[in-house]
Amino acid sequence: MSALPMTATGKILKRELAHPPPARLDLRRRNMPNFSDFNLNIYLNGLNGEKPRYPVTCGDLEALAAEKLDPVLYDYVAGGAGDEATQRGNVTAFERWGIVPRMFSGAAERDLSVELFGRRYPTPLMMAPIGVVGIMHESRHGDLEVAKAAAATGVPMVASTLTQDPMEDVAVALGDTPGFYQLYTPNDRELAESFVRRAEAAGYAGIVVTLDTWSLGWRPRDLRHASMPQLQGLCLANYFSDPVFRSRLEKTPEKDPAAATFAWALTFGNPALSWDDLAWLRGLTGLPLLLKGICHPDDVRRARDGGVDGIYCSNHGGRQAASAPALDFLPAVVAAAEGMPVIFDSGVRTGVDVVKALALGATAVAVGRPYGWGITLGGAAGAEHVLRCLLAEADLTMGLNGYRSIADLSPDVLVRVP
Ligand SMILES: Cc1cc2nc3c(=O)[nH]c(=O)nc-3n(C[C@H](O)[C@H](O)[C@H](O)COP(=O)(O)O)c2cc1C
Ligand SMILES: O=C(O)C(=O)c1ccccc1
Repeated sequence: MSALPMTATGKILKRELAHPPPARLDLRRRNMPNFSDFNLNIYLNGLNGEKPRYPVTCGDLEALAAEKLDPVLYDYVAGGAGDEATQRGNVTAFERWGIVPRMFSGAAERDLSVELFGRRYPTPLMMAPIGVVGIMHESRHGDLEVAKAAAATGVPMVASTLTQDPMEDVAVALGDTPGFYQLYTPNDRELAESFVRRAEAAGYAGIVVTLDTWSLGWRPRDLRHASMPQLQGLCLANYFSDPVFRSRLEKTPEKDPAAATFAWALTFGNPALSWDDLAWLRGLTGLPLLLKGICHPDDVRRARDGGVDGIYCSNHGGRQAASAPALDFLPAVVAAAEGMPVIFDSGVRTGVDVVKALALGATAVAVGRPYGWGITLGGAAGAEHVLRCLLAEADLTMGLNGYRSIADLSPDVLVRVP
């Protein structure tokens, strides 16, 4: 690109440009792995007086979403367990690692694709299950918006058990991008079996069983508001549409939604679940089975011995039990997994965080709240923007530091920052 004239203050004035602004670049001309033109496009569009449609940092996204959301729902999403030290620690844990730059690496082309359960994905990102994302968009079909963002980017969605639209409709909106179905194991085994059968029939690529949420954590913000969205009958479409769930009710959910919601509250969690139940869960499906909420290497080994296909290392974004930052558990989890895929989430806010989690051994990295803010601000387009920002920053971080592919990353490319 030719040099642009600068003013004394460093600002480029449009009338001084040597050439008219070039036509808008097409971000997709090399398909999704072409992330790094994203910032260049923002600068080029700026020449035409255009600003990015949505904020480019998670902090700004959250602040803007907070203005748009009902304050009680905002608190539900933003908040966490106890004094929220765990969720703050999840984010700051990334600052205790630094990436070691390498020069003259010929990193012009980067490959951020990953392989997971026999499929290649264009990026190492995933969208973590968010049980209320359905109501975070004004349409009240936020789950379908997430699925559309997945379809547009190739970034898989992990669809929660707690969606506003039934899992079958979410699966259709995913298009060609594989989705994963997240199971909250109810205390009614036949209902759990029905959910898994439906997920298989709908074409999901794997089942993620979340183990850390058989009851809600101690969440002061929600307690202050005395509010839990699901008790208002929200995000229960998978239950209300399920033949087994419906067979347990005297009146249909359409006729008596309050009774159906109460039935949900009674069946939602199963505090008695133990490793003895893993054989049953494993036997439910031939799809890849992942356990979410695993942070201890012994639990990884038990999971592996029980025949699971992947580990999802997470502390639920600090919303459930108080714990150490999830990132601190990742190296030992990866070591114990002995090559089994490990998905990581909790506290990922930047593309740099994505690279650090990959260097610590994650196979793929999931993001939670940030894409939810994107859904609030712009539906599928908003979530797509968030994903593209994360990917552009991850790609640039790898390239500028001299790492060409995820295979180049390892704990050796990181240093501990005191
Ligand atoms: C509002 C909200 C709802 C969530 N609902 C679910 C859920 O239904 N199932 C689940 O396994 N995890 C759920 N999670 C946890 C996320 O999947 C993920 O572990 C967490 O958000 C990651 O942390 P982050 O938000 O810091 O990225 C939820 C998280 C949030 C913020
Ligand atoms: O809010 C959550 O994080 C969540 O996963 C959940 C679990 C049970 C009921 C409602 C939400």
